[in-house]
Amino acid sequence: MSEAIAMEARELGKKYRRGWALRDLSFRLPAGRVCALVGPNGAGKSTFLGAATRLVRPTTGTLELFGVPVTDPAVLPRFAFLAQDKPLYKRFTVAETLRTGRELNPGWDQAAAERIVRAGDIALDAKVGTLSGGQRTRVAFALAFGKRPQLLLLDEPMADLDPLARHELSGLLLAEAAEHGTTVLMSSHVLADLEEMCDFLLVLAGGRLRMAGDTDALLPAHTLLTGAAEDGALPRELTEGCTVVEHRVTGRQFTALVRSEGPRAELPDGPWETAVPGLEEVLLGHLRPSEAPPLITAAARPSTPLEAA
Ligand SMILES: Nc1ncnc2c1ncn2[C@@H]1O[C@H](COP(=O)(O)OP(=O)(O)OP(=O)(O)O)[C@@H](O)[C@H]1O
Repeated sequence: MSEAIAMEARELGKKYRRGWALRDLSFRLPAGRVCALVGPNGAGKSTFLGAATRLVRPTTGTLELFGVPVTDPAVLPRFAFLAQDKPLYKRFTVAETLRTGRELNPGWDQAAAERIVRAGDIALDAKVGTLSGGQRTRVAFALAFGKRPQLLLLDEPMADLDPLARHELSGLLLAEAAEHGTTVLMSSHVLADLEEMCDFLLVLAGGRLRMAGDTDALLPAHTLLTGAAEDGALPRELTEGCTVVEHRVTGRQFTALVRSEGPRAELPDGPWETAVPGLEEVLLGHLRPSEAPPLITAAARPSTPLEAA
């Protein structure tokens, strides 16, 4: 049986008056993954989340959630979106906030929503406006999970949390997602969060997809090399033998993040040292401007029209 697909974009693009914010985005996200959406400021992350939540109308292409086009209102019960500013009514109590969730969502799970709130020692009769930032985030999580979405979209969910609240809420998020098989897509600039939580990566830069796939398929495709530079440049055997994602020359030394088309063993031999890069090194390499073609693993490639038929 083929794997269920939570999200599939084909040539998705968004053009504003000043130019393209998103361009030719084509990928698929298999269901059940916890996916990081990563990119420098202005990369198009919010625009993409807007397209996925029907707040931004794409200029080109299509986007489907669980096979339903986002243009179809039938997609609405399938996802929940937690915006970065976690908009909640400050004058409502926590109980009233959850009641709004119950009244607006047919599949509402009151027990789960209350459990999430109570685990943070938040009184149900407390006014939302009196809660701390971390407590408000917890209530927003309760609202999002109470909906029992198949896909949870989060825009910088941990941005305003202290390390303890961050740790607690990421644990909660992973536990709830695992228990219900929820697919999660979260944007974040905090690499430590991504390393701990995510098993799938979508990397955007300049509105284009730079990398997509399972973390444990993407990382082993890369190698970090250090060696002697030749006249201030990378050795030619290297540039000819593999794809250089990013490199730097400092004095007579170079460091380069490279990928070969196959496993690490297929790298050209040479007078350089190799090391296995971590997530941070691979991400930074792809966030900086690069001539290297995007890396989209097989699991992240959209189906061809023939397969889709
Ligand atoms: N409503 C809008 N009108 C015009 N241009 C916009 C609009 N929203 C975003 N843009 C532009 O689109 C590009 C992508 O912006 P977007 O907010 O999607 O990036 P981002 O990756 O979310 O950035 P950040 O990490 O800073 O939040 C930017 O150049 C931005 O100026």
